[in-house]
Amino acid sequence: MAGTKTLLILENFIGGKFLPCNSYIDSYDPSTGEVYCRVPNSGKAEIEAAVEAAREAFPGWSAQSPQERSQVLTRLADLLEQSLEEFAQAESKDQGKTVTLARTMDIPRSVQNFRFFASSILHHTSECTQMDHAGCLHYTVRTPLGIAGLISPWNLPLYLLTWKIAPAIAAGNTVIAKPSELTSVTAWMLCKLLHKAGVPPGVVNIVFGMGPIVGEALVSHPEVPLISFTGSQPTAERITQLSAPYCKKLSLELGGKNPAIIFEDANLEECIPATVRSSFASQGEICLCTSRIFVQKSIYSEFLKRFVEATRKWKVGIPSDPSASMGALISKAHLEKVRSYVEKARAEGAQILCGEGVDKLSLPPRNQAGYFMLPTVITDIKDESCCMKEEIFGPLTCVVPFDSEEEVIKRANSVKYGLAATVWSSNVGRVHRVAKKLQSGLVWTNCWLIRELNLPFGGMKSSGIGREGAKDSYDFFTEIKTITVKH
Ligand SMILES: NC(=O)C1=CN([C@@H]2O[C@H](COP(=O)(O)OP(=O)(O)OC[C@H]3O[C@@H](n4cnc5c(N)ncnc54)[C@H](O)[C@@H]3O)[C@@H](O)[C@H]2O)C=CC1
Ligand SMILES: N/C(=C\C=C\C(=O)O)C(=O)O
Repeated sequence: MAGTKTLLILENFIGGKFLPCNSYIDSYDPSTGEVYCRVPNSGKAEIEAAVEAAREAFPGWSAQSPQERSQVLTRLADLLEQSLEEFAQAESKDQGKTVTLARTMDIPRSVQNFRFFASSILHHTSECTQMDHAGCLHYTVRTPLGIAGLISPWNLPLYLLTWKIAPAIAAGNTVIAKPSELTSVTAWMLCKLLHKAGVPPGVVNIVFGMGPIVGEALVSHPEVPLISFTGSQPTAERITQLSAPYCKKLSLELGGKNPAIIFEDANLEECIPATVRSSFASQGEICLCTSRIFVQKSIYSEFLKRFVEATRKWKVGIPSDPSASMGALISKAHLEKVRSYVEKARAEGAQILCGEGVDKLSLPPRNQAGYFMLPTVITDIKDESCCMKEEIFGPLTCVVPFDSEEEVIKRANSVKYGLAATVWSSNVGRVHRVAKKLQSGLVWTNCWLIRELNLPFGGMKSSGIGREGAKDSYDFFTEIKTITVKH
């Protein structure tokens, strides 16, 4: 507990009301290591209450026209946008990322999520075919499933939560959302906007708490027919097991071990800053971050020198510092996990070129107990090393040389993940050829993290099941039916 300091106390939001809980979890400010907030430690009873509220709200909400629901989502986007700065400050304090990033990426994208699905829900069409010889007309209709269970992680708290809530309610479902217990504040703040935006009570219910307790209660509830989850693979496995007896519809958005492939004809002026950003943005805690950089041998030394120089300029600072490029990691446990990978690499004989254990971190005294780490570049490391195979989810990236196109594709594809790859080359033919052969749900060429929300987002192999985006989210959050009319 934080002594005499006033703690922020969150409440569950069920049936349009804020409700206290019997038990609470401490939540830490990653930049100081101090408890600053208490999050409801909900369980089965809270899920039962949320299911009841969501069940009651469903007939009315699903009967509204897409136009009516679209207007509500647009109002919510406007209200969130009006409070952008307040949300950005809160997200940064709760998550540890810089306020600059929260202000320019997390919250604007959360606004965009509501605005985007408010628009896209108006543009879906259904299929129709005729069978003249049989005198039949066949067509499809899509209907919402009922109560959607949404489970989101701590790395992009409001960004990923709204990426689920917006399409789910736009399609006419009611929802029960469970944000990460580590980053619940902006979800709680969002609840305060719902009534004003015209979201009827029970349409959006937010229940806070621990994954293995309240998360499992949500996943196991027989009246929740679909679960959209973003997080780790072990949790996805557990959710799959719990859902199996009910044949629930699942969307699983998991991790990555994303390669950047840099050919000798790449424009290094653009590639180097973009690859520093793709490795270390948001402390490397984005599932799309680069963690394996393959550089063609002829430019390897030059790339490495310039990449390390650019990384050293990437300032780690307190989240409110406008000159900081990186803030604090999410938790002490996560910081220790990421650091342990640097130690493993060192023990294997790899070279740590900058960052952890090499350079000195300078922070104001109050923040010394925060979960900070310098961006770290590792080289002379084997493809078989755990640093080159496992998702680390922190500011640590490995740089290795390659000879040929064929070789690098094989090496890039040699991990269990397949989420996001980046290819840098000025040869258009090569860019298309390599992109097609990479086992990756997303490939960015000569850029990183430019998102087109209309198109499918998601991973191959252990990076997940399902895709999200305009049509894909609509398909996921609705059930299709074929109707045949004999005339
Ligand atoms: N999209 C991604 O790729 C993400 C990957 N991760 C990876 O996962 C690692 C661990 O992070 P965690 O926060 O522990 O991820 P996690 O998978 O445990 O947590 C994600 C969400 O699932 C919930 N959850 C946990 N256990 C659950 C269960 N048994 N049933 C239902 N819900 C459950 C959590 O409370 C949270 O809301 C990270 O270091 C990173 O490697 C984490 C966040 C996002
Ligand atoms: N799922 C994640 C990122 C998604 C980004 C996007 O939709 O633009 C993640 O980091 O977990």
